[in-house]
Amino acid sequence: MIDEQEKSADELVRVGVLGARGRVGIEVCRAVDAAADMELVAMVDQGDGLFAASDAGAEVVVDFTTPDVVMDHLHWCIEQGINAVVGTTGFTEQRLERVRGWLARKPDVGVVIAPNFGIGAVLMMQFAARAARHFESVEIIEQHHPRKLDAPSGTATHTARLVAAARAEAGLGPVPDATKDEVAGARGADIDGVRVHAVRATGLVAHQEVIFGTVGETLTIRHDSYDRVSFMPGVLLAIRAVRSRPGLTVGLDALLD
Ligand SMILES: NC(=O)C1=CN([C@@H]2O[C@H](COP(=O)(O)OP(=O)(O)OC[C@H]3O[C@@H](n4cnc5c(N)ncnc54)[C@H](OP(=O)(O)O)[C@@H]3O)[C@@H](O)[C@H]2O)C=CC1
Ligand SMILES: O=C(O)C1=N[C@H](C(=O)O)C[C@H](O)C1
Repeated sequence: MIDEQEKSADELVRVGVLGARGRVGIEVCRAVDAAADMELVAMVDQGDGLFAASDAGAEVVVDFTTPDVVMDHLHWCIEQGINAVVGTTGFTEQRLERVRGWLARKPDVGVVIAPNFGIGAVLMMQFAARAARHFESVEIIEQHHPRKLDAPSGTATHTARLVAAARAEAGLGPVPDATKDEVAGARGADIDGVRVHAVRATGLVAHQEVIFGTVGETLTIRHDSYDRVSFMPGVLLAIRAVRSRPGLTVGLDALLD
């Protein structure tokens, strides 16, 4: 009996959380703590030092911090041979290339970076990519709480890139827009030719609409996260998967399939 208990303790995934006192980090700590197959071994926040995670024997580190520190964290994890699950935003194609370069020198390490861990949000992005080729017009409106540091959101940026790629593949030209006289910002940010509008208001958590238009009809695909617990099933899925996925995985799509 004692042997069995010790063996199952050995099998728990040892997880460290960076940004552990943040809005999402708190939920990650709760979710990991409640998961029967995981052990929360380190809660690291501003000023604590990353070695708290390696000293505690973390096999997977989850990062929900800020875009200005996340690259240093990832580099450190990869150098330490610790797998990483990253929700922090700010990942341009250049940043992803740098991560691939670091991972090339550590072929056993896995990193999952997802712009959104909400299962509904992942489906919203997939549905938008699928719809894109059928509509000449598309715009994205994302809505978030006012303490968010970045705009537009990582989810909206990723959606715009997916939609733009699908349009290009289908041979669609630029989105029609006759605007000649514009107050700066009125038409939103241009991400690969797709206009993205960012709303910030108290009471919101994380919401997005993708509006498609063609002659005589529109299609609106909307997703709402009303609570940060919505991200936890995706985070736990990535923690479970990352140790057996060496290299870089971007987005949850491959894990859901
Ligand atoms: N992919 C997804 O599904 C989701 C992604 N996000 C993204 O996750 C990130 C965090 O969001 P959120 O939790 O709302 O933000 P918060 O500001 O609430 O949390 C970030 C936390 O990280 C801490 N932190 C800052 N620097 C460091 C450091 N060097 N080491 C350890 N901890 C540090 C902050 O401390 P302090 O406040 O003292 O600076 C804070 O506690 C954002 O980029 C957000 O866009 C959010 C929701 C879902
Ligand atoms: O900061 C947030 O809150 C969120 N950030 C991510 C993003 O920028 O897309 C994911 C979700 O929208 C919540």
